[in-house]
Amino acid sequence: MIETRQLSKRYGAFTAVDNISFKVEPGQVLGFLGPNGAGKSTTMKMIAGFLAPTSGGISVCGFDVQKQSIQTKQALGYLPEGAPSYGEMTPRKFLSFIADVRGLKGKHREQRLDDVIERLHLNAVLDQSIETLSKGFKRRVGLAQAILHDPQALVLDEPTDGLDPNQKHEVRALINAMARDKIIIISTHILEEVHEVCNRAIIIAHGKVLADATPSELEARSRYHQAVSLTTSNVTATREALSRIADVEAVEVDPQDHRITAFPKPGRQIFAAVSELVKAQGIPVSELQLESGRLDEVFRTITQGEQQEAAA
Ligand SMILES: Nc1ncnc2c1ncn2[C@@H]1O[C@H](COP(=O)(O)OP(=O)(O)OP(=O)(O)O)[C@@H](O)[C@H]1O
Repeated sequence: MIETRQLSKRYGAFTAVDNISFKVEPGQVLGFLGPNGAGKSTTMKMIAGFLAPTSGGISVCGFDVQKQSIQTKQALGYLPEGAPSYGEMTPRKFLSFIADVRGLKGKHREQRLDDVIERLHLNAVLDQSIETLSKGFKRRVGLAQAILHDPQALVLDEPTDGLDPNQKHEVRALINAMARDKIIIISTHILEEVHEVCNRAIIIAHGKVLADATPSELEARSRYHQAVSLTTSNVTATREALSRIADVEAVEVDPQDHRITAFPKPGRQIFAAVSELVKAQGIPVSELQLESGRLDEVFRTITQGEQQEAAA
C-alpha cells in the first residue's frame, strides 16, 4: 500500500501541497490529475523520497519514506518528469549502472535487463547517448529504469509525455499488464489515459484534493451522463422533435460539427425514446450514442469551480 497522511509541502509562504491524505492498494492504478502547477509532481517526489515534506507522513509498502529510505527505494520505482539524468551515457550503460545501484546480480540481473529492454523496445538505441535520443525514447529509458528491479509500487510522472500514439498505446498496455499485482500512481494531463489505465482518479488543484473517485463515478458527475447524441443532416426538425420527448430536458446543437445532444431530466433515461423517435420519423442518423459522461467537462467544472472559490 502507498499511504499519504496529511501531506503538505510549503516553499516559503507558498503552499504547493496542502494536507493531502490517500491510500492506494495493490491492483489500483491511481491517476493523479490537475492543472499545471497543481502540486502533482511535488506530491510524487515526496512519495518517492526525493523531496522532504514540510509536514505529514508517507509510507510505501509498510516502510516510512523518510525513516526507511533504503527499504522504500527497494519497494518503489519512480519515473520523474522529463528525461533521465546522465545524458552522456548510452541506455545500455545507464541501465547497467541502475542495475548495479539496485544490487541486481548474475542471471537475474541479465534477465531483468533483457526484459525491460524488450518491453520498452530499446534495442535499436542501446548504444546511442541518451541526450541525442528523441523525447519518446528518453521517456522509455526512464520507464525502463523505473521498472528494472520489478518493484511492488510504481510512481510515474507523466509516463506517456512525448510519446507518439503507438508508443502511448504500448506504454498504457505495459501499465495495464503491471497493474494486476502492483500499486501504481501516474500523473497525466491526458484524460483519455485515465479511462485506459486508471481504476481510480484524484483531481487536485492548488495542492488540495478536490475529487477522489473511479473514472465512471467522475463521468457520472458530467451533465452529459446519460445524454444521447446523434448526427443527422436534418438538424432543425430533429432538434424540435427531440425537445418534444417528455423526459428530455434540453437539446443542444454543437456549433462546430452540428452534433445534436439531448439531455434527460434528472434521473430519467431517454435512449429508448430517442431511438424510437428516429425510427418512427425515419430521421437519417449516422451516429446515435448514449453518453457515459465527459471527463474533460467534469475536470473543468471541478478545477475551475475551485479557482473561482479561491478568487472570491
Ligand atoms: N522548488 C520550488 N520552489 C518554489 N516553488 C516551487 C518549487 N517546485 C515547485 N514549485 C511550485 O509548486 C507548485 C506545484 O508544482 P508541481 O510541479 O508540483 O505542479 P504540477 O501539478 O506537477 O504541474 P505540471 O502539470 O505543470 O507538471 C507550482 O506552483 C510550482 O511553481
